[in-house]
Amino acid sequence: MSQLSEVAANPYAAELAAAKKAVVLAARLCQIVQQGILQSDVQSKADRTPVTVADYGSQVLVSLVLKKELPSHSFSMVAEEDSKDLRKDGAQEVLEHITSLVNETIANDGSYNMSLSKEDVLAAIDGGKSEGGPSGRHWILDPIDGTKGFIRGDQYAVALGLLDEGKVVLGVLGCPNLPLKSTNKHNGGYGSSRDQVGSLFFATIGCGTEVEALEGSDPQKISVCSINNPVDASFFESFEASHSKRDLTSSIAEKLGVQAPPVRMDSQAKYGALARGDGAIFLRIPHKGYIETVWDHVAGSIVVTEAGGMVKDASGNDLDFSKGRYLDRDRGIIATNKYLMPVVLKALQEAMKEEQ
Ligand SMILES: Nc1ncnc2c1ncn2[C@@H]1O[C@H](COP(=O)(O)O)[C@@H](OP(=O)(O)O)[C@H]1O
Ligand SMILES: [Mg+2]
Ligand SMILES: [Mg+2]
Ligand SMILES: [Mg+2]
Repeated sequence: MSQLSEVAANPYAAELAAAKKAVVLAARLCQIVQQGILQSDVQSKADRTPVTVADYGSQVLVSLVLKKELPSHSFSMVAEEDSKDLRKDGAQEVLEHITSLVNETIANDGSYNMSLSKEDVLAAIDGGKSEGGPSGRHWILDPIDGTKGFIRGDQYAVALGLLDEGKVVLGVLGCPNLPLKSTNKHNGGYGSSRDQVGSLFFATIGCGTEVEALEGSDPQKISVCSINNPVDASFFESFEASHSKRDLTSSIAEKLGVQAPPVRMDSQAKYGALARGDGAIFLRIPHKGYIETVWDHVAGSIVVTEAGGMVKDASGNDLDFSKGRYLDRDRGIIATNKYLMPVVLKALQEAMKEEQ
């Protein structure tokens, strides 16, 4: 296909190319930090969730690449991290570490001839302060989703999406620790890369979902599984028990007759794995009072819907990402295929009623 016809087929082709480049570069920084993680590289935010030098470094690189690759676009980004803690007394050393990590990653890549100062790093982090909303275009970034998994040495994802007039139009999920090979026969066996680790999922509205090696390979179209009997289904849930109510997910699994034990995995890697049929259902039911943020679901949700799946809240409504930094939704998120959605939704609603 010529470049011109590719652009005609995908109206967000330029944004997709920039987003993929941003996520790949950010993931490289994360991989280096995960390989040599030290306790001192982990800080605690005011909400007591962890944040690492890699969360900040990833956010800086994504912000930088998007601006460099799309210079004529107006830039608005809703991202998880801010610079507040890095501007405090005593944070100089951490800020210096982030700055050198970012500069080393840029230099090793070779695409940009530049070096950032500490002030540039703080400003790039604060490029993610947008409130998002229903009008215009907004990038939505989780620089490391699954920070707890990242620190443990498990799964995590760099998750970047684009909202256009309140709708998700593009999503890229970089999952450095997720094998490229699907466990589902239909989507498995990507060329010669059988044991390769590191998957890059990407989707644009109306164009389907593809995956390629994080290090680069031919992209492959993927689709969710076609299981229609819940007895044959397996489901994903958070590795962290505090992130999703296990009593409810196990009661739903029981109602559905699901035989397989839950697959527990950190981050939106779950959405990617679901999109290629590694499992059939993803359930996320936070404890009362927890409000979901948009960056935890934007990229993952389009990766699943463009692979033929569905993502709904506990009332059966689509997720509404147009309300700002938080997800305005009923408790609970279900991602699955179109055959299983009605039965899973019914079981979830029954389980929630019984809980009251
Ligand atoms: N008590 C809680 N309940 C539900 N989600 C929570 C939570 N505390 C943190 N989270 C969110 O859960 C995300 C990780 O999801 P998962 O459990 O699927 O790995 C975290 O993303 P970050 O790691 O980006 O902060 C964070 O936003
Ligand atoms: Mg966090
Ligand atoms: Mg997150
Ligand atoms: Mg995060």
